[in-house]
Amino acid sequence: MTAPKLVAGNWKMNGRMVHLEEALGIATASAAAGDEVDVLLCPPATLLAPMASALTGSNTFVGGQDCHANQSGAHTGEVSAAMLVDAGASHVILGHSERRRDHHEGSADIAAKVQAAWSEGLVAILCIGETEAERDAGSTLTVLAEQLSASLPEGATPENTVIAYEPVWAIGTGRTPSVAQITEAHAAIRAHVPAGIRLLYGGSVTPQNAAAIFATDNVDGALVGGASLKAEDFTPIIDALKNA
Ligand SMILES: O=C[C@H](O)COP(=O)(O)O
Repeated sequence: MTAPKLVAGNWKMNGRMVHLEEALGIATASAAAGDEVDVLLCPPATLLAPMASALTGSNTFVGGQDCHANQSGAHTGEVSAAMLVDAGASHVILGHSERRRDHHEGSADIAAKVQAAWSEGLVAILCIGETEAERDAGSTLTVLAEQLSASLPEGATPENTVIAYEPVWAIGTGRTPSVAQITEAHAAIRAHVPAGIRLLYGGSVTPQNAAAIFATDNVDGALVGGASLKAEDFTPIIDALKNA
């Protein structure tokens, strides 16, 4: 069976208890979208358990934004995959460019985190993408291939892995690649991963550009940042994916 399309909201370091109301609004849109679209919200770690609790009985998934490669130990401030599961998570974003930038995560670190996530039954959403300098240098496809080879361990399946293509220069900038550029990148990624793995596009997805992005070959959904924080913005993106 082909997996449903997936739209994931990465709240990054945004969201407090008061914002659970937005999650409930998003769950309403998810319910209306039915089985054709999986909807996932990845709030900050502090909000995971309360959000999972608030969304009990809905068809909206909840996920983490990162996990440690170890399941416990002397790692102050870190959260393990097992702890994410305890909090109600089913997915975890790994290798986001903001983690690579802020925490100096390399592909080997990320591969270990993917293994940790799999070992706890979490779906790993592995983020890859080129910087603007790499695109300007004409090395986008090489960078994507290298990141995939080094950060995606053997054993990836459509059940345990999602790949998110996020050009670093498109994140939070309001700039998006052309349809031709997304098509080229996603075709290259598709050729590198086991069949059936869902490929998300991420970077400045909005209600205005979502339909065109979702109509692109090999785009199975989106990883959305800013436009996932409010139900009024995320709902039309969910609807666009359902109608794609
Ligand atoms: O994880 C989400 C991406 O970094 C995209 O963020 P954005 O939609 O705010 O550009």
